[in-house]
Amino acid sequence: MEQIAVLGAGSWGTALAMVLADNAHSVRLWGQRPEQIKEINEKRTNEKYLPGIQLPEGITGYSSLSEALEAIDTAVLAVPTKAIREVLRKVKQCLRQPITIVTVSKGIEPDTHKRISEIIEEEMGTLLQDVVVLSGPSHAEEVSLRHPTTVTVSSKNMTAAERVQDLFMNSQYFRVYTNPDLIGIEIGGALKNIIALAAGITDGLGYGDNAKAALITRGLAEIARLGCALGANPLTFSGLAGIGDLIVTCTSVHSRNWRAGHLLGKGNPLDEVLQSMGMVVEGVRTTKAAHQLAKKLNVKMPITEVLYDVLFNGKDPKEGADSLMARMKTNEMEDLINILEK
Ligand SMILES: NC(=O)C1=CN([C@@H]2O[C@H](COP(=O)(O)OP(=O)(O)OC[C@H]3O[C@@H](n4cnc5c(N)ncnc54)[C@H](OP(=O)(O)O)[C@@H]3O)[C@@H](O)[C@H]2O)C=CC1
Ligand SMILES: O=C(CO)COP(=O)(O)O
Repeated sequence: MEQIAVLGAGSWGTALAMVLADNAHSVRLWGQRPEQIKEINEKRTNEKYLPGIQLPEGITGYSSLSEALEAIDTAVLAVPTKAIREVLRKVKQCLRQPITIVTVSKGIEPDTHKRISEIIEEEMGTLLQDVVVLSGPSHAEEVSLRHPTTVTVSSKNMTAAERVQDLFMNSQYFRVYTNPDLIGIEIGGALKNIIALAAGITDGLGYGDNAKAALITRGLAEIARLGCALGANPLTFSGLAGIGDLIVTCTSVHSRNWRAGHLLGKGNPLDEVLQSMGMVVEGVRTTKAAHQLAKKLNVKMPITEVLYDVLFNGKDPKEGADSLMARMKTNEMEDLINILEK
């Protein structure tokens, strides 16, 4: 049994805290709002993020970050990507010893184009023992119901990844694999949110399963193109953090990215959609980063390009979908052949 801090008491941080508590670990769940922590400790609920769920006794809520981090070896970082640098700067001030950070957030930073593990390395410096990425098809709502779920962990140090695999592995409902392709795991998890937004839009426009299957398949092709240009192993995209997460996010009403896309497809403006969600929609920020990266690396990402115009340049979603269908004819396998020949 270990003492583990989970930083971020949103849907994913709370669901992962439940997995760790079910595995008999003692979990310190840190959140920035004292009234939410009071609810967690007194009512054993987190109604805003996981309505109707009873939290196990092994979770204790903390509103003091230094108390949550006192004498711990491992912290799970579960805040939206745009808050990561701010939270890590506070974490550093509280630490006296290097720790292992398990990152579960999905995104790429606009402008720097850094993956989350790279941001953590940069911010933490010598106070970082190891960084381990946990990713895969895993809606918090279903994990909190203890429905069967599979994820993958990766790290530059696979011994650290295996330790995190052991911490989270629960033979009843949470199965954890390892994969040494850190870049592929992070890129798959980040970019699937772009495609989920697009899938929500086509559903909002009233298109059917053919359009959805096309987006998932061609979305995977452009995720793999960018991932491979960044050094990922193409096989990773056929795994849990690739096609697995793409399927779960593009086809589930639990997905905030899909839901936001659905509202956009119905004609609602982006700012109103984001305000109405009440939870993070990572795909919007990641679309900006991927659009920049695709230009920089000269990688074709037609779905990302069109979504960028819909989100940031006022393009009509229906015109966006039409423009994807009107593209020049091409060979479906061209890019795969190029990748395999390299
Ligand atoms: N939900 C899911 O099913 C999954 C989510 N993820 C990823 O996990 C990450 C977190 O997502 P999720 O938990 O769903 O997001 P939510 O929107 O459900 O919760 C976000 C949490 O982060 C906190 N937070 C936001 N900004 C700050 C800040 N500046 N300082 C401290 N805390 C902050 C929020 O606090 P407050 O309530 O006070 O605003 C809240 O507790 C995302 O990158 C997401 O892509 C990955 C897999 C599954
Ligand atoms: O990453 C997720 C499932 O694996 C959650 O997706 P959303 O952020 O779209 O809800």
